[in-house]
Amino acid sequence: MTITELVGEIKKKKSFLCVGLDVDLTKTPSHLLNTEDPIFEFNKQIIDATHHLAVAYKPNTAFYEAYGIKGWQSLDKTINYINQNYPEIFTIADAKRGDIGNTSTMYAKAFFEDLNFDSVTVAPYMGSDSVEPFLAFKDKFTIMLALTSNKGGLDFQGKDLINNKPLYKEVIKTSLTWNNSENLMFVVGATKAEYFKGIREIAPNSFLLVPGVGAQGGSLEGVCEFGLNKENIGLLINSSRGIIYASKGEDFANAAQIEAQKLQAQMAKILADNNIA
Ligand SMILES: O=c1ccn([C@@H]2O[C@H](COP(=O)(O)O)[C@@H](O)[C@H]2O)c(=O)[nH]1
Repeated sequence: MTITELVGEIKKKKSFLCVGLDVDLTKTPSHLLNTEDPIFEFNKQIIDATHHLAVAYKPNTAFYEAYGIKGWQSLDKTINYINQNYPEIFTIADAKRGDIGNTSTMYAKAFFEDLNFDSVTVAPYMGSDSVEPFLAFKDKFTIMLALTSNKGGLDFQGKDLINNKPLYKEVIKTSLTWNNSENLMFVVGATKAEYFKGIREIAPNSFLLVPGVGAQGGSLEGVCEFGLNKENIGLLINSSRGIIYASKGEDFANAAQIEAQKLQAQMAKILADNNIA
């Protein structure tokens, strides 16, 4: 997928919502547990109920790896289901990878070629040669952790460096000089809304994946105040638990649709207020 296609989809749906597919079988409806693949069945129903309200899905691979080979098969079925039925949707493997160059290339092949995700999250800690192998893939996106939503996100990311700039700013500024940096996006937590102004000063046009709305209490409006880019929107706002676990009953997909609809309606208003869509 290209950025132009993603922006077109956002404007068409009046939504920059990303639904997180973090399947925990202790939280899913019990009637699904008797099906052949409860994780896939859960995802399939959530996707069918929300695809018109969302522009992206983000399975966090931890929730699949935790179930061993069966979990990985469920992830494979889920991404195939999205790609076959809703190819206009942007897909994110939230895997937070990154290693020495030849290993990163294998991670990139796993997510971009074998699983055919549009994007994968990576950690910046090992530097340029650990991230550039991901960036080399055409029309695939590397979403680098910049300022994460958790409290400890400030332990290192928020520390000032020698030139008095916090680490997360240096990560963003430096990575934008790397090869194929047009394929970079950044993770910035919704719980850190007050930081978006400064981030937009150094990355005005980059897409930001923003987790932390919903269960973590981040504010959509707070993020959009400075995070929204009038040209390309530049935001994908993720909610996982707040949408997919809205009900534990047989009505779970309908309840998820209602929660997704609430966020989509707020996004449509924000876009209209900013004369964007
Ligand atoms: O800074 C970060 C980076 C990633 N995440 C992930 O996003 C979702 C959030 O789930 P909720 O249920 O909406 O809280 C989850 O997969 C996290 O691992 C994040 O929260 N913050």
